[in-house]
Amino acid sequence: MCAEKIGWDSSQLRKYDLHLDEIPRLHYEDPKVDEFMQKNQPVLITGSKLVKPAEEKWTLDYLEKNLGKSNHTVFVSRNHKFKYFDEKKIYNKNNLKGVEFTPPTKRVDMKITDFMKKLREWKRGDERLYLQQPLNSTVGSTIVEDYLKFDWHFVAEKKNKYHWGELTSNVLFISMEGNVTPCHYDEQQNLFAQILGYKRCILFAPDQFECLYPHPVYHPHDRQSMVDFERPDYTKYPKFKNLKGCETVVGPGDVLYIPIYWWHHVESLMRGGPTVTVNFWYKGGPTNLEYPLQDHQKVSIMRNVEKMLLEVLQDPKEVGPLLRTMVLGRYC
Ligand SMILES: C[C@@H](CC(=O)O)C(=O)C(=O)O
Ligand SMILES: [Zn+2]
Repeated sequence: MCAEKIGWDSSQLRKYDLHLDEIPRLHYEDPKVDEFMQKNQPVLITGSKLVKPAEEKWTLDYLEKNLGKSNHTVFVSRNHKFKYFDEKKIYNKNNLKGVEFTPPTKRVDMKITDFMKKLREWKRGDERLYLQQPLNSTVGSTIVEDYLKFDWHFVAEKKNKYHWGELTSNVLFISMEGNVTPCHYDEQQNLFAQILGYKRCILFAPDQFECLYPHPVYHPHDRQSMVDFERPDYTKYPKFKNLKGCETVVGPGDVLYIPIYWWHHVESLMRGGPTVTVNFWYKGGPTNLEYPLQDHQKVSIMRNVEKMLLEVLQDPKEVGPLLRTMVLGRYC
């Protein structure tokens, strides 16, 4: 389709050396949507009313006027990347000496008016901002009214059909154009509802784990890939060149199902203006161990092995040598 029809063009996408298929785009009434979700596979769902009230009203001015006077969580970055980090793991005294780590972004509390002012006055070279605020009691009553009018029947039907756990949060994301959330996985099911602007979402199945080299579990960047997609180090991360994934660009009204443990890299299109998203994070459901195990279950097992070894060895530098002794020449 031509650019004006789809609202963006390929010059707005960052360039990576990746082989990517297209994520299927299906109308929410199409029964094939459930075939993908049943198999924990991503699918882009179009035409749903999931966040219709927000799609119709949540312009930046409306959000500034109605998001409320409380402080909101905003990440600040010196560049366009917003690589998540877990503060709790930086100063984890329980079983590890404090991990030497300089956060790549700052987490600050900011009023929505200050955030929007900085967005309006931003110029090249300034720090970038990314508001990431759970929709909770801090937001104004008008936003709550809109939120209550989301199509909760749609999400309840999915939650029950696929035996997801409880809804843990709905996070509101207000991003500057060009911001990137680097490749990571979450241990939650995610319905990613796009409200304003366009975001490119690149996804990789859990079985791509060995091509994406996640940080160790104890690291503040746990669950995040160590590979810099813009300048991949093929010497350190040789399997990155075998990586296989899929992608789509979500626009207003689109809902992307990001299955639990699926890797995702998300970027707000360059020169596309600010973007607004609300996600729906659900705990994973009960895991019935059927054999052969699914790839995401093996990721969960590897995480537990790492945690156990760290617990008992105490020193992260001892985990690698022990695993090598146990595996090399015996299991491979
Ligand atoms: C933050 C978000 C990605 C983005 O929208 O930048 C994400 O990773 C998720 O919803 O799980
Ligand atoms: Zn995520």
